[in-house]
Amino acid sequence: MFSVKKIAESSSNNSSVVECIPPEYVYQNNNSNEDSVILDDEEAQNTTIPTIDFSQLISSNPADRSKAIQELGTACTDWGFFMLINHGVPESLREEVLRASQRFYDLPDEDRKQYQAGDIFSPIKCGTSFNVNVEKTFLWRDYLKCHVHPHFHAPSNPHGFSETIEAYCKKSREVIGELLKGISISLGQEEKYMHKVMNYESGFQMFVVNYYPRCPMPEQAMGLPPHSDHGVLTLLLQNELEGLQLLRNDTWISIHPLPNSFVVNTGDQMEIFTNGKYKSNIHRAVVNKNATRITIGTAHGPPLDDVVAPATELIREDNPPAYRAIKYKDYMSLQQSNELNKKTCLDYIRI
Ligand SMILES: O=C(O)CCC(=O)C(=O)O
Ligand SMILES: [Fe+2]
Repeated sequence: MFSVKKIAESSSNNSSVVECIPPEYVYQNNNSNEDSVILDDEEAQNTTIPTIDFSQLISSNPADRSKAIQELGTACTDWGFFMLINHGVPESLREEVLRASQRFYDLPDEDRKQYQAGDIFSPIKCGTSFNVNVEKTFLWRDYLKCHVHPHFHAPSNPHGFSETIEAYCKKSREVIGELLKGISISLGQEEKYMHKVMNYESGFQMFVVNYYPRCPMPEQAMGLPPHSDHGVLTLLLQNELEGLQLLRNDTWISIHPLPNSFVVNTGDQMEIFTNGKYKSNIHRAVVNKNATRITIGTAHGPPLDDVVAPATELIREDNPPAYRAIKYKDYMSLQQSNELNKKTCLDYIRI
């Protein structure tokens, strides 16, 4: 079993067949927060993640900048999620990345299969679900993961794919670089603090395509089960279809992205560095009946061989280290070697 796309296409090609999903895709709720309520549309209108205006964050007007930094700090403390607007990444580039990703999935299976790898640290890895070696039920999701920094890797096929991805990853790195400056100041530190603490210049960056084909029984299947992200910050680009939900006070909240916006979230390494001040929030991706949903994540973290621990400047006598130090690479292995629908991996290293 290499792709759920194939399964989705075989069921939709023959309309006389009752559309259903194979039993191994029926998602079992073995996680208590799966039973949580989902806010209906009316309530959801009033519950939404904060919006951060990137142009204000890099403004030369000190008052505007400082207001945006304060909002950024509050978003990271209260939500661990925010919508980013006026980010300066051209809409044409965002559209091109989504189109290129669709073209990658339009390739014959054989062309993509060469990137099917067993090793979680393969620089290019294509597959389905999360980790089929440990899963009993499968997710309605195919993926492509490429290591793009400090060394850039991407499939050479389809034509132009690699160039588009490289341009996009460079841009997303710039945006994250500026967000890290704002975050440093919001933590009461100097602008380049986070860059230094996490060794950003030689840090690890991963490009991820999540491909969720249309699903005939969306309530029965799951795109990505509840999880937190392993890195410091994730920048998420989505096509026009919704599906991302985050857990807040035992309630799943659907995120309705603003046009031309990114969703940004703080990951586990951020929670460790800040000793729990900026939380890595649990989220999931549900699937839909109507069309393929594509999301593009870029995950930004320290170098894979760096040991991550609560930063000295952010611990105090009344706030002692709450997490054990761990090599980023080992943390990633820990997350990848388990089924995803479990508690956050942070629970393994909490003191
Ligand atoms: O596809 C989405 O909406 C969420 C993706 C995600 O959470 C991830 O790639 O870690
Ligand atoms: Fe995620």
